[in-house]
Amino acid sequence: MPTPIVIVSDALPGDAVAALEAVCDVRRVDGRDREALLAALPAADALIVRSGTRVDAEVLEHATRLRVVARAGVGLDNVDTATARALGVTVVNTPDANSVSVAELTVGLVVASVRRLTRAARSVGAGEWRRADFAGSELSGRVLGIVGFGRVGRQVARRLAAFDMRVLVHDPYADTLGDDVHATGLDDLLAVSDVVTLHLPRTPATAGLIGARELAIMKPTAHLVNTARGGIVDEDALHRALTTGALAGAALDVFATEPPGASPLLALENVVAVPHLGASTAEAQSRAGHEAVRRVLAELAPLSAPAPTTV
Ligand SMILES: NC(=O)c1ccc[n+]([C@@H]2O[C@H](COP(=O)([O-])OP(=O)(O)OC[C@H]3O[C@@H](n4cnc5c(N)ncnc54)[C@H](O)[C@@H]3O)[C@@H](O)[C@H]2O)c1
Ligand SMILES: O=C(O)CC[C@@H](O)C(=O)O
Repeated sequence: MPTPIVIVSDALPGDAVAALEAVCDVRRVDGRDREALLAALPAADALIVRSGTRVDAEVLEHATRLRVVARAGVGLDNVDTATARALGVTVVNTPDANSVSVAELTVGLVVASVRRLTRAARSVGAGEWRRADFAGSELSGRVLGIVGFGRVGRQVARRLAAFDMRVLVHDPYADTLGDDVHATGLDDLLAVSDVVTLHLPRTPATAGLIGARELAIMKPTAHLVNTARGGIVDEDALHRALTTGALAGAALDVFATEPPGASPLLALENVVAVPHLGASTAEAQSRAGHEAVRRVLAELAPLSAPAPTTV
């Protein structure tokens, strides 16, 4: 019986790959090297990716033996799930693996934005001591608006409630909310929140959800945090809001295009930008890697099971 071939095209923890290597022929390819990826795919029974590999129709059509694509992480916006379905390829992800890590980064970005931490740190690094220039505001007693109340949004609510923030939520699909969390429409949330944080998927329906109109509704003293996906926020409109005093600050883990190149947002004093680090903890990567491997092996099991005996 042939050993299943698994392509790993983004970084996975070594022990998760070792577990896979014990039973599969594992081939590592750089998912950003399109040519190498397309060349490796015809032999593949499974493909494991993070966010760095674009699994579009061309990729799926090259992978004529493919049974499963595993996304070690949550967002499936880099996988063409409709084409996969049409070709009979199963798509799996690891939805619980990184929620805590993303929530913790979100708290860090909220604090960094309202207390101007990155600007202050850069200034001290440059030999300055400008205490008066970096006054911020407390979170206690302020309103936190969470857009998208799934796994990450709920973890963020718990953590920022402990800062004594009042938590508002907008999520048209969430059925239970919990104590001390109040549901509201998007415009109402934007109008009253001191910090708005996004925790919804990027889909055709949510692309550009936070545009010029929505930013204009926000308080000029408010901060916007995005650890969900680039493209949910209109970056040109955000740049205008931040440079005209319509919005106090933004903290961004994700960008419409990654890496964001020479995005003018990166040069702004009132922007805290990090390179898609939400899931980049040892714990989240270990959970996501092992869960992705477990799910791939479950999908491939029929390939390596002994042939049924006939009587
Ligand atoms: N920065 C990172 O590294 C990182 C890591 C994990 C997840 N993410 C992103 O965060 C997103 C959220 O992750 P999650 O695990 O909480 O997902 P989830 O599926 O548990 O929750 C998403 C929530 O968004 C809600 N939603 C959908 N459309 C909405 C809309 N138009 N308005 C308001 N709410 C809406 C859904 O009802 C759901 O409750 C993911 O889709 C992913 O893109 C980023
Ligand atoms: O691959 C990553 O580290 C990012 C993962 C994250 O964006 C996700 O959707 O799970």
